[in-house]
Amino acid sequence: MSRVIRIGTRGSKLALAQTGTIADALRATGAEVELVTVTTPGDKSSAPIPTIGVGVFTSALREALLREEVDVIVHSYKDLPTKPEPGITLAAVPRREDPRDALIARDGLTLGELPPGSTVGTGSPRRTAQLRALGLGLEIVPIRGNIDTRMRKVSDGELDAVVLARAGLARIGRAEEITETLDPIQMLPAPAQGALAVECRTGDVDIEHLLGSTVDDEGTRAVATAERALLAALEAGCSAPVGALAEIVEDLDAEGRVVERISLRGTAAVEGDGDAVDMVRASALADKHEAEQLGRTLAAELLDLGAGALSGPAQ
Ligand SMILES: NCc1[nH]cc(CCC(=O)O)c1CC(=O)O
Repeated sequence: MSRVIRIGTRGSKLALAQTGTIADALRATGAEVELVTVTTPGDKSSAPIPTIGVGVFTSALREALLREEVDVIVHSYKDLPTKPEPGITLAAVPRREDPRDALIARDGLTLGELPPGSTVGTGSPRRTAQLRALGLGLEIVPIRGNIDTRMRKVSDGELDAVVLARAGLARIGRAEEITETLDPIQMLPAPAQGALAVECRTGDVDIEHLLGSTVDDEGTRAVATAERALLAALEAGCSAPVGALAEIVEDLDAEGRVVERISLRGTAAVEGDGDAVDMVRASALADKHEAEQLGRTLAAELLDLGAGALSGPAQ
């Protein structure tokens, strides 16, 4: 392609690392690529994410794309609202990083080794609810800020631990400071955590085909679709207390042939519980091509088990 491809990115270390992987993949095809930094309201505000709303990190990038200031935008997939945006196409979902959450605790401690009363920092209602549901007597402290700011609260002795996505730490080169990678049995990640969403303008077919043929990963798209269908069916936004993890697993069909299926686990806070101490959990398996339906089915099962349908503005 002869035109220069302008990729819009937020200016954070994490965003630049994420965008950098896409820029490198495009440059490897011989394309000429330019990075354009876009500041979002989410970068300027220090208010808790649930109060400033879903989309704080993504809307400004989408506006720059629609205004044709950039041609490609890269998001953390888990930060994208579930509602599709007119005029914007999800052109690629690159191969996902490790989707699990990670604990960074003082003195190399694991979750089970933190004594009751220990302080754990997180701004995520999903992580808060799951940590509380473990019944370890941990004191959850709401925090915000970029990954470095959060990690500093542990090294400064202000908090005993923080919980962050493994993928983000890996992308900025700090994964070796993780003291425990949390098992999804204890802590289900946010839907699509560890995955990126690469968008372009609808109808910009050159860019769409280029992204589709260079950075798209079919398996990641399928698992992220299942997880986000579950989220959408619960009417929840990116920081609501909903966790989901889908994985491609090998199974045998009726004739004994090996087939790939999607296994999906989900969790949601029980309705009416203001502090979200109680979480319901469920799992299901479906054909690889029924990702969307699988997410909806599992959401219905969670609702039957008492999960609160999260209405109103997504948070
Ligand atoms: N909401 C913040 C956010 N959005 C994306 C990531 C990095 C992990 C990812 O790409 O899923 C993070 C940080 C975190 O949750 O620790």
